[in-house]
Amino acid sequence: MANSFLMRLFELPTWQLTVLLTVVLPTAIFLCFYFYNTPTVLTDRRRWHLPPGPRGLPFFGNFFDLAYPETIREKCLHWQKKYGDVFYTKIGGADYVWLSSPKAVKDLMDKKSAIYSSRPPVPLAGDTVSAGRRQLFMPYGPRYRVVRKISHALLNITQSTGYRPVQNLESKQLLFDLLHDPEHFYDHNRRYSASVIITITYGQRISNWDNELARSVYKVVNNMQNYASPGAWMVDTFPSLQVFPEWMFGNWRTFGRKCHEHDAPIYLGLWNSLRKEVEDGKAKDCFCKEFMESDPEKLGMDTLQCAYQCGGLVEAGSETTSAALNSFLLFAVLNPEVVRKGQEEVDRVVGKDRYPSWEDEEELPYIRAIIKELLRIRPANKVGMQHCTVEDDWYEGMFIPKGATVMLNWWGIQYDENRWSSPYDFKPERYLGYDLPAASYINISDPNKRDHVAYGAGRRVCPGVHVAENSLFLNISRILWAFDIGKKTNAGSGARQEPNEEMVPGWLCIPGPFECEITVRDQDRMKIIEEMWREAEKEL
Ligand code: HEM
Repeated sequence: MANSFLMRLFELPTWQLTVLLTVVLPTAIFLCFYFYNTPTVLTDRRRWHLPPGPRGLPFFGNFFDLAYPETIREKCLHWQKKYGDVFYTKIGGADYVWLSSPKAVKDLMDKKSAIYSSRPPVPLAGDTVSAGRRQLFMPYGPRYRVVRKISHALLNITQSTGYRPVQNLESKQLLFDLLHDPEHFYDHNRRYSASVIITITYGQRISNWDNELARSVYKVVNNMQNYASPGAWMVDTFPSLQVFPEWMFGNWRTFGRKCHEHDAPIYLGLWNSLRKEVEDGKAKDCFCKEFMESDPEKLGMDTLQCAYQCGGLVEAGSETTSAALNSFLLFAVLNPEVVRKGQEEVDRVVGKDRYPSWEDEEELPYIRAIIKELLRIRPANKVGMQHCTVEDDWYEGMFIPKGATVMLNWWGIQYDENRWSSPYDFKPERYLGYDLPAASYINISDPNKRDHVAYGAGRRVCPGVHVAENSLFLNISRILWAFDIGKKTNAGSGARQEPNEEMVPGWLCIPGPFECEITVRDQDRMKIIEEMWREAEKEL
């Protein structure tokens, strides 16, 4: 029978056969594939109760709305206004539920963290680029719990207090570098951030930005810019597509392997050279040495996993911190009033004869407010944070399916006009009275009292929050104590130049290159900076 069908098929006129093979057959395969992989109201009636949201295109859903990271935040704000605090979009076959109020985040990501703490499957970002070893993309499960425990052991509040001398030292170099080479402020902030986290993990200082290791770590993060955003790669949006030949979807596997081949040797190189130093008895005391000696194999971790565990912490702690410090300088240039008020506070509390230190933090509410405002106006990425459900759930009459990507929509939450007046303006004053550290607001019982959600939520919340906040406080208070920050003066015309406010294209919120003028406030402060760095250098 099959034979006679095939014979009849080949008896068709050529044009009919061509249409059949090039149009009808692929369309039929695509439809079968789509309906097999994508639940609809026909297969699951609970889907009538999905949260409200914009109608997307057939098959693609809202893919084209969300494929470009630069415009997602405006779209999300618009949809939040139109559809409310919990809304739904679809990208290809994947469900996306956007949590756009602190209450929804508390109710779901915090209170139901057992269900809401996974990550969506990402064949490119997670399986190929990261070989399934990167904590940030790991689905929730036994392996994730092991790596999370290790990062917590490194970064918990008690351990983080112990890293203050490292931050203090690096901050002194930062001031010295800004004093003598203010034009390269962008790289000085990057050096500071990389040096702190590489010292903590591997016991290696980065004394100069012209350092291969630091640059390669930043290159790893820059690669991430090109693949981590939802919609960036079709296969991460619609993971079942991985069964098709990769050329149909931008040669994603080849691209992913290239990224892995770039990243893995850096992390393995760090890990293996530490192993050699440990064997030779020459390794400095550091977290990774302790971790290596604790016999991670018994936790089921192979060498690549160990290397990614430590390297992943380095990457997570570098660009996030330096982007925040560089954003601070950008907003300082744009808001001279903020600089003036910050300097006034630091001068009143600290005076001009010494530089700020940890002990001053409680007395510097305006500086603390600047940090919160910075993370409100520029959270870590342009999209929001992706969690994923591991069970079906219901929330206020709405159905949230298992496997849905649940977005912490920080643009919606932190730019909500009902809560933050003039949300596009940089106004630290709005945070006066928010006296707790960000880590304490993460656990606050009344969600509407939370300062911001820039460190994430639930069991995935940023484990580096204490280290990050310590870095931001120390450096921002010291920079304001030491320097005036203003627009660059054009050498020819003498006119003040507006700084570039654009962000680097891609997933993360990294300020693009911009110019500013950083000048020491007076000779006395200059002497103090010189002196403190001379003293610090003796300790090295
Ligand atoms: C201003 C600086 C920082 C910001 C704004 C920030 C923000 C975030 C956010 C939003 C997440 C995802 C949370 C979620 O999924 O709900 C995250 C994850 C993470 N952060 Fe940070 N972070 C910063 C600095 C750091 C530092 C300094 C470290 C380490 C020293 C670090 C280590 C990590 C790690 C390991 C993860 C992955 C957590 C997981 O998936 O289990 N971060 N961070």
